[in-house]
Amino acid sequence: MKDIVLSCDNLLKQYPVKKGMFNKVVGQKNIVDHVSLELEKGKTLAIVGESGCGKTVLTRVLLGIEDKTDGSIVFEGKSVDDMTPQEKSDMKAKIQMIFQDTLGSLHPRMSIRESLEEPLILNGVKDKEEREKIILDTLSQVGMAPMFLDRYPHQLSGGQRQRIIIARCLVVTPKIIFADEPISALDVSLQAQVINMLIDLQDKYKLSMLLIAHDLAVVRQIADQIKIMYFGEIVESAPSSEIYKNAQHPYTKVLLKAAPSISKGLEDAGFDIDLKPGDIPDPAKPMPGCPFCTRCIYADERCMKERPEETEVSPGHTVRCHKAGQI
Ligand SMILES: Nc1ncnc2c1ncn2[C@@H]1O[C@H](COP(=O)(O)OP(=O)(O)OP(=O)(O)O)[C@@H](O)[C@H]1O
Repeated sequence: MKDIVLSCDNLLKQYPVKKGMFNKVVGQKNIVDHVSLELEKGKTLAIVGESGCGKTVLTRVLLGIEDKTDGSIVFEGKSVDDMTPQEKSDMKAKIQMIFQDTLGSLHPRMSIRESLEEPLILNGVKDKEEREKIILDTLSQVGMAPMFLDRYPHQLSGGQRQRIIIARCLVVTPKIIFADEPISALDVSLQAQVINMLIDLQDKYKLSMLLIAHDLAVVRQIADQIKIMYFGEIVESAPSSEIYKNAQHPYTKVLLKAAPSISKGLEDAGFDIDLKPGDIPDPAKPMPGCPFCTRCIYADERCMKERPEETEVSPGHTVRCHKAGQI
Protein backbone atom coordinates (compact mmCIF):
# COMPACT_ATOMS: atom_id res chain seq x y z
CA MET A 1 0.00 0.00 0.00
CA LYS A 2 1.18 3.54 -0.79
CA ASP A 3 2.37 5.60 2.19
CA ILE A 4 1.07 9.08 1.30
CA VAL A 5 2.49 11.97 3.36
CA LEU A 6 0.87 14.85 1.55
CA SER A 7 -1.95 15.00 -0.96
CA CYS A 8 -4.34 17.46 -2.47
CA ASP A 9 -7.55 16.92 -4.33
CA ASN A 10 -9.11 19.31 -6.82
CA LEU A 11 -7.03 22.17 -5.45
CA LEU A 12 -8.16 25.53 -6.79
CA LYS A 13 -6.40 28.86 -6.31
CA GLN A 14 -7.96 31.94 -7.79
CA TYR A 15 -6.72 35.51 -7.78
CA PRO A 16 -8.98 38.48 -8.37
CA VAL A 17 -8.94 40.17 -11.77
CA LYS A 18 -8.72 43.90 -11.17
CA LYS A 19 -9.46 46.69 -13.60
CA GLY A 20 -9.36 50.46 -13.85
CA MET A 21 -7.93 53.23 -11.72
CA PHE A 22 -9.58 51.96 -8.56
CA ASN A 23 -8.55 48.34 -9.05
CA LYS A 24 -12.15 47.22 -9.10
CA VAL A 25 -12.45 43.43 -8.87
CA VAL A 26 -14.19 42.33 -12.06
CA GLY A 27 -13.74 38.57 -11.82
CA GLN A 28 -11.50 35.72 -10.73
CA LYS A 29 -8.70 33.91 -12.57
CA ASN A 30 -7.74 30.30 -11.93
CA ILE A 31 -4.00 30.04 -11.30
CA VAL A 32 -4.03 26.52 -9.85
CA ASP A 33 -6.87 24.81 -11.65
CA HIS A 34 -8.24 21.74 -9.85
CA VAL A 35 -4.89 20.04 -9.24
CA SER A 36 -4.75 16.66 -7.50
CA LEU A 37 -1.53 14.98 -6.41
CA GLU A 38 -0.11 12.50 -3.93
CA LEU A 39 3.36 12.66 -2.44
CA GLU A 40 4.63 9.27 -1.27
CA LYS A 41 7.06 8.70 1.57
CA GLY A 42 10.63 8.57 0.29
CA LYS A 43 9.63 9.39 -3.29
CA THR A 44 10.05 12.38 -5.58
CA LEU A 45 7.22 13.97 -7.48
CA ALA A 46 8.28 16.50 -10.11
CA ILE A 47 6.00 19.27 -11.37
CA VAL A 48 7.29 20.48 -14.71
CA GLY A 49 6.05 23.41 -16.76
CA GLU A 50 7.14 26.70 -18.21
CA SER A 51 7.42 29.98 -16.34
CA GLY A 52 4.10 31.36 -15.13
CA CYS A 53 2.12 28.10 -15.29
CA GLY A 54 1.39 28.17 -11.55
CA LYS A 55 4.04 25.87 -10.04
CA THR A 56 5.15 28.28 -7.33
CA VAL A 57 1.61 29.27 -6.39
CA LEU A 58 0.78 25.56 -6.06
CA THR A 59 3.66 25.04 -3.58
CA ARG A 60 2.70 28.18 -1.64
CA VAL A 61 -0.87 26.94 -1.27
CA LEU A 62 0.27 23.43 -0.29
CA LEU A 63 2.56 24.96 2.34
CA GLY A 64 -0.25 27.10 3.73
CA ILE A 65 1.59 30.36 2.88
CA GLU A 66 -1.48 31.24 0.82
CA ASP A 67 -5.08 30.14 1.33
CA LYS A 68 -6.67 27.80 -1.15
CA THR A 69 -9.88 28.85 -2.87
CA ASP A 70 -11.32 25.32 -2.95
CA GLY A 71 -10.34 21.67 -2.80
CA SER A 72 -8.65 19.73 -0.03
CA ILE A 73 -5.12 19.27 1.32
CA VAL A 74 -4.27 16.31 3.57
CA PHE A 75 -1.02 16.04 5.52
CA GLU A 76 -0.20 12.77 7.31
CA GLY A 77 -3.82 11.66 7.10
CA LYS A 78 -5.38 14.89 8.42
CA SER A 79 -7.14 17.55 6.40
CA VAL A 80 -5.59 21.00 6.88
CA ASP A 81 -9.14 22.34 7.27
CA ASP A 82 -9.47 20.34 10.50
CA MET A 83 -6.05 21.29 11.91
CA THR A 84 -5.54 23.49 14.95
CA PRO A 85 -3.13 26.44 14.50
CA GLN A 86 -0.49 24.40 16.39
CA GLU A 87 -0.95 21.42 14.04
CA LYS A 88 -0.63 23.74 11.04
CA SER A 89 2.60 25.19 12.36
CA ASP A 90 3.93 21.64 13.08
CA MET A 91 3.10 20.75 9.49
CA LYS A 92 5.01 23.77 8.20
CA ALA A 93 8.06 22.74 10.25
CA LYS A 94 7.96 19.28 8.68
CA ILE A 95 7.94 20.72 5.16
CA GLN A 96 11.11 22.58 4.26
CA MET A 97 11.73 24.62 1.16
CA ILE A 98 14.79 24.99 -1.11
CA PHE A 99 14.80 27.88 -3.58
CA GLN A 100 16.95 28.51 -6.64
CA ASP A 101 18.25 31.87 -5.41
CA THR A 102 21.06 30.67 -3.16
CA LEU A 103 22.24 34.14 -2.17
CA GLY A 104 18.75 35.47 -1.40
CA SER A 105 17.88 32.39 0.66
CA LEU A 106 20.57 33.04 3.28
CA HIS A 107 20.79 36.14 5.47
CA PRO A 108 23.84 38.08 4.22
CA ARG A 109 24.88 39.21 7.71
CA MET A 110 24.48 35.84 9.40
CA SER A 111 27.43 33.45 9.49
CA ILE A 112 26.79 29.94 8.21
CA ARG A 113 26.74 28.71 11.82
CA GLU A 114 24.07 31.30 12.74
CA SER A 115 22.04 30.38 9.64
CA LEU A 116 22.07 26.72 10.60
CA GLU A 117 21.45 27.43 14.28
CA GLU A 118 18.42 29.66 13.76
CA PRO A 119 15.94 26.94 12.70
CA LEU A 120 17.09 24.76 15.60
CA ILE A 121 16.46 27.57 18.10
CA LEU A 122 13.04 28.21 16.53
CA ASN A 123 12.32 24.48 16.88
CA GLY A 124 13.10 24.56 20.58
CA VAL A 125 16.55 22.91 20.66
CA LYS A 126 17.74 24.85 23.71
CA ASP A 127 21.09 23.20 24.43
CA LYS A 128 23.95 24.94 22.58
CA GLU A 129 26.14 21.81 22.55
CA GLU A 130 23.33 19.73 21.10
CA ARG A 131 22.78 22.37 18.41
CA GLU A 132 26.49 22.35 17.54
CA LYS A 133 26.47 18.55 17.26
CA ILE A 134 23.44 18.57 14.94
CA ILE A 135 25.04 21.32 12.83
CA LEU A 136 28.35 19.46 12.48
CA ASP A 137 26.59 16.17 11.64
CA THR A 138 24.41 17.81 9.03
CA LEU A 139 27.28 19.75 7.54
CA SER A 140 29.17 16.52 6.91
CA GLN A 141 26.03 15.00 5.34
CA VAL A 142 26.11 17.73 2.70
CA GLY A 143 29.86 17.29 2.16
CA MET A 144 31.05 20.53 3.78
CA ALA A 145 33.90 20.98 6.25
CA PRO A 146 33.43 22.68 9.69
CA MET A 147 35.72 25.55 8.59
CA PHE A 148 32.80 26.97 6.58
CA LEU A 149 30.76 27.64 9.74
CA ASP A 150 32.37 30.99 10.40
CA ARG A 151 32.06 32.24 6.84
CA TYR A 152 29.32 34.38 5.34
CA PRO A 153 27.14 33.56 2.30
CA HIS A 154 29.01 35.86 -0.09
CA GLN A 155 32.27 34.03 0.74
CA LEU A 156 30.84 30.75 -0.62
CA SER A 157 30.33 29.56 -4.20
CA GLY A 158 26.80 28.98 -5.53
CA GLY A 159 27.17 25.21 -5.12
CA GLN A 160 28.44 25.56 -1.54
CA ARG A 161 25.56 27.91 -0.67
CA GLN A 162 23.06 25.41 -2.07
CA ARG A 163 24.60 22.72 0.17
CA ILE A 164 24.20 25.03 3.18
CA ILE A 165 20.57 25.72 2.23
CA ILE A 166 19.96 21.98 2.05
CA ALA A 167 21.70 21.55 5.43
CA ARG A 168 19.47 24.31 6.87
CA CYS A 169 16.43 22.26 5.80
CA LEU A 170 17.84 19.02 7.17
CA VAL A 171 18.74 20.25 10.69
CA VAL A 172 15.06 20.23 11.65
CA THR A 173 14.55 16.65 10.31
CA PRO A 174 11.77 17.43 7.83
CA LYS A 175 9.48 14.82 6.28
CA ILE A 176 9.11 16.66 3.01
CA ILE A 177 11.32 18.95 0.95
CA PHE A 178 9.85 21.30 -1.61
CA ALA A 179 12.63 22.19 -4.04
CA ASP A 180 11.79 25.04 -6.41
CA GLU A 181 14.30 24.89 -9.30
CA PRO A 182 17.07 23.87 -6.86
CA ILE A 183 19.84 23.61 -9.44
CA SER A 184 18.86 25.93 -12.28
CA ALA A 185 21.13 28.74 -11.01
CA LEU A 186 24.16 26.44 -10.75
CA ASP A 187 26.83 25.57 -13.32
CA VAL A 188 26.15 22.36 -15.22
CA SER A 189 29.10 20.67 -13.50
CA LEU A 190 27.60 21.40 -10.08
CA GLN A 191 24.04 20.46 -11.03
CA ALA A 192 24.80 16.73 -11.13
CA GLN A 193 26.59 16.93 -7.76
CA VAL A 194 23.64 18.61 -6.05
CA ILE A 195 21.13 16.21 -7.63
CA ASN A 196 23.22 13.19 -6.56
CA MET A 197 23.47 14.60 -3.06
CA LEU A 198 19.68 15.09 -2.90
CA ILE A 199 19.17 11.49 -4.06
CA ASP A 200 21.54 10.17 -1.35
CA LEU A 201 19.99 12.30 1.39
CA GLN A 202 16.49 11.38 0.33
CA ASP A 203 17.37 7.72 0.53
CA LYS A 204 19.06 8.09 3.90
CA TYR A 205 16.31 10.15 5.57
CA LYS A 206 13.35 8.65 3.63
CA LEU A 207 12.40 12.16 2.60
CA SER A 208 9.59 12.91 0.21
CA MET A 209 10.38 15.56 -2.34
CA LEU A 210 8.26 17.86 -4.46
CA LEU A 211 10.56 19.09 -7.18
CA ILE A 212 9.58 22.09 -9.26
CA ALA A 213 11.28 22.51 -12.63
CA HIS A 214 10.75 23.96 -16.08
CA ASP A 215 13.01 21.42 -17.74
CA LEU A 216 12.44 17.68 -18.11
CA ALA A 217 16.19 16.96 -18.29
CA VAL A 218 16.71 18.24 -14.74
CA VAL A 219 14.22 15.88 -13.12
CA ARG A 220 14.98 12.74 -15.10
CA GLN A 221 17.49 11.30 -12.67
CA ILE A 222 15.54 11.98 -9.51
CA ALA A 223 11.77 11.92 -10.15
CA ASP A 224 9.67 8.83 -9.52
CA GLN A 225 6.51 10.49 -10.78
CA ILE A 226 6.15 13.48 -13.13
CA LYS A 227 3.25 15.87 -13.59
CA ILE A 228 3.28 18.27 -16.50
CA MET A 229 1.59 21.59 -15.71
CA TYR A 230 0.24 24.00 -18.28
CA PHE A 231 -1.80 27.08 -17.51
CA GLY A 232 -2.58 25.94 -13.97
CA GLU A 233 -3.71 22.45 -14.97
CA ILE A 234 -1.99 19.08 -14.85
CA VAL A 235 -2.09 18.01 -18.51
CA GLU A 236 -0.15 14.77 -18.16
CA SER A 237 0.85 12.63 -15.20
CA ALA A 238 2.79 9.38 -15.20
CA PRO A 239 5.63 7.45 -13.62
CA SER A 240 8.89 9.05 -14.72
CA SER A 241 10.01 6.34 -17.17
CA GLU A 242 6.61 6.42 -18.90
CA ILE A 243 6.89 10.19 -19.53
CA TYR A 244 10.26 9.79 -21.27
CA LYS A 245 9.20 6.73 -23.31
CA ASN A 246 5.54 7.22 -23.97
CA ALA A 247 4.54 10.90 -23.61
CA GLN A 248 1.05 11.53 -24.97
CA HIS A 249 0.39 15.24 -24.58
CA PRO A 250 1.84 17.47 -27.33
CA TYR A 251 3.06 19.91 -24.67
CA THR A 252 5.03 17.12 -22.93
CA LYS A 253 6.56 16.26 -26.29
CA VAL A 254 7.57 19.88 -26.81
CA LEU A 255 9.22 19.88 -23.36
CA LEU A 256 11.07 16.67 -24.22
CA LYS A 257 12.28 18.14 -27.46
CA ALA A 258 13.44 21.27 -25.64
CA ALA A 259 15.77 19.23 -23.42
CA PRO A 260 18.67 18.45 -25.79
CA SER A 261 20.26 15.85 -23.54
CA ILE A 262 17.16 13.68 -23.72
CA SER A 263 15.66 14.60 -27.09
CA LYS A 264 18.55 13.07 -29.04
CA GLY A 265 17.34 9.90 -30.71
CA LEU A 266 13.72 10.45 -29.72
CA GLU A 267 12.65 12.12 -32.98
CA ASP A 268 11.38 8.85 -34.43
CA ALA A 269 9.22 8.28 -31.39
CA GLY A 270 7.12 11.34 -32.25
CA PHE A 271 8.86 13.86 -30.03
CA ASP A 272 10.02 16.06 -32.87
CA ILE A 273 7.17 18.51 -32.65
CA ASP A 274 7.14 22.27 -32.47
CA LEU A 275 4.91 24.91 -31.00
CA LYS A 276 2.53 26.85 -33.24
CA PRO A 277 3.21 30.57 -32.96
CA GLY A 278 0.50 31.62 -30.54
CA ASP A 279 0.00 33.18 -27.16
CA ILE A 280 -0.58 31.51 -23.84
CA PRO A 281 -4.20 32.32 -22.98
CA ASP A 282 -4.95 35.04 -20.45
CA PRO A 283 -6.14 33.45 -17.17
CA ALA A 284 -8.44 36.46 -16.72
CA LYS A 285 -10.28 35.50 -19.92
CA PRO A 286 -10.94 31.76 -19.73
CA MET A 287 -11.70 30.02 -23.01
CA PRO A 288 -13.99 27.05 -23.52
CA GLY A 289 -11.56 24.66 -25.21
CA CYS A 290 -8.17 23.18 -24.43
CA PRO A 291 -5.86 25.91 -23.02
CA PHE A 292 -2.99 24.53 -25.12
CA CYS A 293 -4.88 24.76 -28.44
CA THR A 294 -3.48 28.22 -29.25
CA ARG A 295 0.00 26.70 -29.49
CA CYS A 296 -0.75 23.11 -30.52
CA ILE A 297 -0.01 22.01 -34.10
CA TYR A 298 -2.62 19.24 -33.84
CA ALA A 299 -5.49 21.40 -32.54
CA ASP A 300 -8.78 21.18 -34.44
CA GLU A 301 -12.24 22.62 -33.95
CA ARG A 302 -13.10 20.28 -31.09
CA CYS A 303 -9.95 21.35 -29.20
CA MET A 304 -11.02 25.00 -29.52
CA LYS A 305 -14.50 24.33 -28.17
CA GLU A 306 -14.32 21.48 -25.70
CA ARG A 307 -12.07 21.25 -22.65
CA PRO A 308 -10.46 17.78 -22.55
CA GLU A 309 -11.24 15.58 -19.57
CA GLU A 310 -8.49 13.68 -17.81
CA THR A 311 -8.27 10.15 -19.24
CA GLU A 312 -6.16 7.19 -18.19
CA VAL A 313 -4.10 5.87 -21.09
CA SER A 314 -2.38 3.12 -19.06
CA PRO A 315 -2.27 2.32 -15.33
CA GLY A 316 -1.09 5.47 -13.53
CA HIS A 317 -0.67 7.46 -16.76
CA THR A 318 -3.28 10.17 -17.32
CA VAL A 319 -3.54 12.85 -19.97
CA ARG A 320 -5.83 15.76 -20.87
CA CYS A 321 -5.84 15.88 -24.65
CA HIS A 322 -8.43 15.06 -27.32
CA LYS A 323 -5.63 13.79 -29.54
CA ALA A 324 -4.00 11.43 -27.05
CA GLY A 325 -3.25 8.12 -28.69
CA GLN A 326 -3.66 9.58 -32.19
CA ILE A 327 -0.51 11.69 -32.54
N1 LIG B 1 -0.50 37.37 -5.75
C1 LIG B 1 -0.81 37.21 -7.03
N2 LIG B 1 -1.85 37.89 -7.58
C2 LIG B 1 -2.19 37.73 -8.88
N3 LIG B 1 -1.56 36.90 -9.73
C3 LIG B 1 -0.51 36.20 -9.26
C4 LIG B 1 -0.07 36.31 -7.88
N4 LIG B 1 1.00 35.47 -7.71
C5 LIG B 1 1.22 34.87 -8.90
N5 LIG B 1 0.32 35.31 -9.82
C6 LIG B 1 0.24 34.88 -11.23
O1 LIG B 1 0.08 33.48 -11.22
C7 LIG B 1 0.71 32.91 -12.36
C8 LIG B 1 1.57 31.76 -11.94
O2 LIG B 1 2.69 32.23 -11.19
P1 LIG B 1 3.79 31.25 -10.59
O3 LIG B 1 4.79 32.09 -9.87
O4 LIG B 1 3.16 30.16 -9.80
O5 LIG B 1 4.43 30.61 -11.90
P2 LIG B 1 5.63 29.57 -12.01
O6 LIG B 1 5.13 28.45 -12.84
O7 LIG B 1 6.13 29.21 -10.66
O8 LIG B 1 6.70 30.42 -12.80
P3 LIG B 1 8.30 30.53 -12.56
O9 LIG B 1 8.85 29.22 -13.08
O10 LIG B 1 8.68 31.70 -13.38
O11 LIG B 1 8.52 30.73 -11.09
C9 LIG B 1 1.49 34.03 -13.04
O12 LIG B 1 0.73 34.46 -14.14
C10 LIG B 1 1.54 35.11 -11.99
O13 LIG B 1 1.54 36.39 -12.58
